[in-house]
Amino acid sequence: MNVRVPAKINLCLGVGPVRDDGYHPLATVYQAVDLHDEVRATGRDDDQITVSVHSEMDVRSEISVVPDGDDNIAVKAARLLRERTGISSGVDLSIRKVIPVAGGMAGGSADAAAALVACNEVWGTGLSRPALEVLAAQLGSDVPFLLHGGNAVGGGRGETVSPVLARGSYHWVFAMAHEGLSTRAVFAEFDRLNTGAEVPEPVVPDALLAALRAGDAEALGAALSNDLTEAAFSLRPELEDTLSIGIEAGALGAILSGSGPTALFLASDEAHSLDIAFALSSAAGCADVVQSRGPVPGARVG
Ligand SMILES: C[C@@](CO)(OP(=O)(O)O)[C@H](O)COP(=O)(O)OP(=O)(O)OC[C@H]1O[C@@H](n2ccc(N)nc2=O)[C@H](O)[C@@H]1O
Ligand SMILES: Nc1ncnc2c1ncn2[C@@H]1O[C@H](COP(=O)(O)OP(=O)(O)O)[C@@H](O)[C@H]1O
Repeated sequence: MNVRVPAKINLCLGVGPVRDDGYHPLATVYQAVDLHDEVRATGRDDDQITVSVHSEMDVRSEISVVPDGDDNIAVKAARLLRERTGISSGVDLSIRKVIPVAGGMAGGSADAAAALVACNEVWGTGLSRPALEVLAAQLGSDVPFLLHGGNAVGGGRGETVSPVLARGSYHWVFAMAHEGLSTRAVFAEFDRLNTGAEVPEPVVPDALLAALRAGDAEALGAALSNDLTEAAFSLRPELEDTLSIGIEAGALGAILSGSGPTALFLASDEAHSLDIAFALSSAAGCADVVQSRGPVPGARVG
């Protein structure tokens, strides 16, 4: 059973004051993009759950290592499904990793969403999508969106997902960094930088929703926003140069994806996206440049 699952970007990421449970309230618009991991699940005769990871990515630091044991979030997803359905079957999971690790594109969350869908099929546990979404929220803030796909507003700590009226297909360029960034560390830096300040409750900007409703790429580019930018720049100053290079190359908008360090650039069409990709390819902080489209569906068998 093979499941393809997309990466996500945040078209806006509003971050509120830290909650008592350590999480931050978010007001975000997710978009699933055409950059996919694949998770293959093969049933076993015993109750073992194993995982193997296949990737051609450069691993430069601990944060970019994908665990190949119980710490892998796909394994956690399989265990959670088994626990909640009371079955005792095992499975071999094989992950083909394309989404950058610790890149702010929810690669781990994507694998967790895919593992839920794949194991639900292989084990015949028959959980509905809404039931899988409940499990997804326990695995991570952005796992429910990876089941959903398309465009969606994210609330709560990111786990509540509601559809958004949207038109159009967008051309994106992603600049991948040499080393990943820890989501937890970026939120901690956000808190440090806001010590003593009154952080307002986050909202999704009306201009962004209007741009999506109209399918207006230029207006969308102007409305992109990310409250974690300053915190990510503070931990990785060179990211500011990467964004500037894309803006100078004429991008309609440029922001970091989630907690970074992947940078996103919106282009008006294929040729424009090639120009931006070319300009970024020689940037010192840029390990890889990828052209992509969004929105695309969430985790699907196939
Ligand atoms: C920031 C976002 C934006 O979409 O994306 P990434 O940059 O990770 O891709 C997500 O909210 C990340 O979601 P996810 O990666 O599932 O995070 P989780 O496992 O739930 O949380 C990891 C850690 O991030 C911090 N965290 C996460 C979400 C949130 N709303 N507030 C937080 O403070 C907490 O310190 C938490 O321990
Ligand atoms: N299947 C997985 N794929 C990627 N990372 C994983 C996976 N399982 C666990 N991890 C751990 O989760 C961390 C965050 O990964 P990821 O979801 O790629 O980043 P982000 O939260 O920035 O989108 C990584 O540092 C890695 O150690």
